[in-house]
Amino acid sequence: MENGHAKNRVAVIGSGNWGCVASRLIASNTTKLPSFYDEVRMWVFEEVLPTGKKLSESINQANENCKYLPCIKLGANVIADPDLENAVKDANMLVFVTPHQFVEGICKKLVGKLRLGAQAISLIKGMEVKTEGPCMISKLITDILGINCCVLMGANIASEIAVEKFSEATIGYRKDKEVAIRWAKLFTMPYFLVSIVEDIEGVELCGTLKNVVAIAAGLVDGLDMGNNTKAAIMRIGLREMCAFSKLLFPSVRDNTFFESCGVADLITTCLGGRNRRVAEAFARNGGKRSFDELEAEMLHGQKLQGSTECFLSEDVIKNNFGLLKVISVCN
Ligand SMILES: NC(=O)C1=CN([C@@H]2O[C@H](COP(=O)(O)OP(=O)(O)OC[C@H]3O[C@@H](n4cnc5c(N)ncnc54)[C@H](O)[C@@H]3O)[C@@H](O)[C@H]2O)C=CC1
Ligand SMILES: O=C(CO)COP(=O)(O)O
Repeated sequence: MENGHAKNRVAVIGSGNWGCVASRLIASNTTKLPSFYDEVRMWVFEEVLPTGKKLSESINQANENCKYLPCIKLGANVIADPDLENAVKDANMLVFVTPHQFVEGICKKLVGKLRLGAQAISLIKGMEVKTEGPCMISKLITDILGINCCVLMGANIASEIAVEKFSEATIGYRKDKEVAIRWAKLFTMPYFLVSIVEDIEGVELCGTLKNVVAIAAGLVDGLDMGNNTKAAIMRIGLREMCAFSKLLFPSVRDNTFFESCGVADLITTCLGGRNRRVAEAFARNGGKRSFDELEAEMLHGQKLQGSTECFLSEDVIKNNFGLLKVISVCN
């Protein structure tokens, strides 16, 4: 490990749109940083492509993911691996980047399979809504696997970072600043600037809750309500994100909402995110086509981020969060 003598080895768990771009960023850095092994193993949820070829084989042959990130080379040191256990077994730095719906199942498969002292970071924007209340994904990872987990969130539309357009990101950590710095080194590029903030809940809640606001922004677009209304939705949404975060975790800091993970991610997602796009289509169809149907038709295997939980959350509605209430009524 960096603070000992052995080198760090990274595995990425997930190979969707952001999973591939994150692997590409990391792989570029591991070849330059002496404290890391070059190879980045990327776990692939195996799928069979229309050609009959397996997705993992196709990625390794072409060095690109033709389904989730076509036309972008990942780096020769990225190895796609459909075997979850094998992908992680030698790694001491684990990057979780799957849609949130799959994390719990993945973690359960990894119990007892990780290297001693492994560290994790979650790039996943979402939460598990259980009957006993919401559970942040980083906590889920820590609870199931018994490992420390930081988070990385920000205004990070993956397709833009893939072509090296400038972005910023925020790492949220709890107590261990050295670990956060090591993660930041692994992701930072001249076109991808990473800051660290000791407010893991705040950072993760920003990345999660902005997805709800993006649905509202999409509904506004679909109803042709105009830019002023959309700006109002974003402003009110930000205020509600802040209030809701503090209700869940009073320790959440106001300043976190001014980092990339806060207002910047809210803006980019309300302008260019998938939730916005599908919600717009939902409204244009007068609510006659379900989110599930539109997701399957419009996202080609990508997943909507949090529509089900938001629409169903009675607690949220009872707590009188106006914007979230509006969305649930629209549904
Ligand atoms: N795409 C983006 O621009 C950004 C995404 N994120 C977040 O990153 C996380 C991952 O998103 P993406 O990489 O975009 O994924 P994605 O939505 O592009 O892809 C879906 C992925 O899920 C996999 N999958 C399908 N069924 C599965 C199953 N049963 N078990 C496990 N995996 C399965 C697919 O193979 C594919 O890799 C999400 O939380 C998202 O909010 C964060 C920042 C930017
Ligand atoms: O998280 C995001 C940008 O930061 C949202 O991107 P998508 O909605 O396309 O996944």
